[in-house]
Amino acid sequence: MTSLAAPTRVRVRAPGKINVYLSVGALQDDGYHDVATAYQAVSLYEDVTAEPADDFSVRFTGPIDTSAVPTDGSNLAIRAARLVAEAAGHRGGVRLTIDKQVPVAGGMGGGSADAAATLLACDTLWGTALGRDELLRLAARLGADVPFAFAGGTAVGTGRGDELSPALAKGEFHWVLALSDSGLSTPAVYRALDEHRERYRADIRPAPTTPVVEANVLQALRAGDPDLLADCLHNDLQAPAMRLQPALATTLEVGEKAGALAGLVSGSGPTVAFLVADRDAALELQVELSAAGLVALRATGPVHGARVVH
Ligand SMILES: C[C@](O)(CO)[C@H](O)COP(=O)(O)OP(=O)(O)OC[C@H]1O[C@@H](n2ccc(N)nc2=O)[C@H](O)[C@@H]1O
Ligand SMILES: Nc1ncnc2c1ncn2[C@@H]1O[C@H](COP(=O)(O)OP(=O)(O)OP(=O)(O)O)[C@@H](O)[C@H]1O
Repeated sequence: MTSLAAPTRVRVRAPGKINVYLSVGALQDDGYHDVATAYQAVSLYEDVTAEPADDFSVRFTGPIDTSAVPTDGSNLAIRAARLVAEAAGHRGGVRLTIDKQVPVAGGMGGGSADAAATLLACDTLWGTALGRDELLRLAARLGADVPFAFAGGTAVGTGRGDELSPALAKGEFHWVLALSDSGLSTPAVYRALDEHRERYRADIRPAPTTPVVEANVLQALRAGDPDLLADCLHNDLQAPAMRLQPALATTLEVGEKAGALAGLVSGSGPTVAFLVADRDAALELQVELSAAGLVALRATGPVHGARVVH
């Protein structure tokens, strides 16, 4: 016999991401930059558990230090839960528990994954059945990266990064991620890029009028070929992130000398993502980076987006 009783707890998993290509255009009137990015969801996950409650609360579990993350109404997961309640006319709150694997303020979209997972968890817990399109619309209201954390896989993001079109990808890419002791603020990194472009106007490439993801990036993803992808990894935020955290230059050098096909700063940084040929190469690089005193994790991509975990 099937039970129609509402669930008493729902667990949803959503992934972190790497921007394998990020071109940043001009600052718009709304304070956002026009971008074109190729996202890849990777196997570092946020697991969000939602349970019925009278009000809205969030707590974190797991090994990652979350002391700098707010747990009040400004937390992205609480904002996501409130949006679902408002959109669906649901009364009552939710108790959220987030098991965190994605580094905080690391440029890998951890907060965005929390928000994406919470949208689906609350929709499922409350039986509000808002549907994928509506949840994606709510996701875009929460942040530029949130729709991709919801969708997962491989996709091109334009506009703020929230207008997604799926990209074909074959096989599995292997990454080693070098973490940093301190985070970087996303708006500060975008600001540093603008300041640099303004100051060195005569010497550097100006902001593209219409940013695009280059065809060779899409081709490398479609071919599932790490050598091809290594040749075209690019991130316009890498230089400003490195100016704000000069030690990133050493991290990139150590990884590339230790055999990575290529390395790049992920999103607004400071996590550095190294692309390697296969699982064995990933293990070897992880050992080498650890020996050099860096904290290194392995991940593969692409992986699925937000999903209920049974
Ligand atoms: C760096 C990336 O992670 C690359 O995917 C994203 O562009 C940032 O995405 P996010 O963290 O979800 O960003 P949001 O929370 O929406 O925005 C935070 C701040 O980042 C800056 N921002 C973000 C996205 C964008 N296209 N242009 C921007 O200038 C803005 O100052 C904005 O106020
Ligand atoms: N649920 C949340 N998890 C993590 N950070 C959150 C959350 N809610 C709010 N924040 C705040 O958002 C900021 C960005 O955190 P996050 O870990 O998402 O950074 P990020 O991975 O660099 O983001 P992105 O790559 O999307 O720019 C932090 O300063 C943090 O305090």
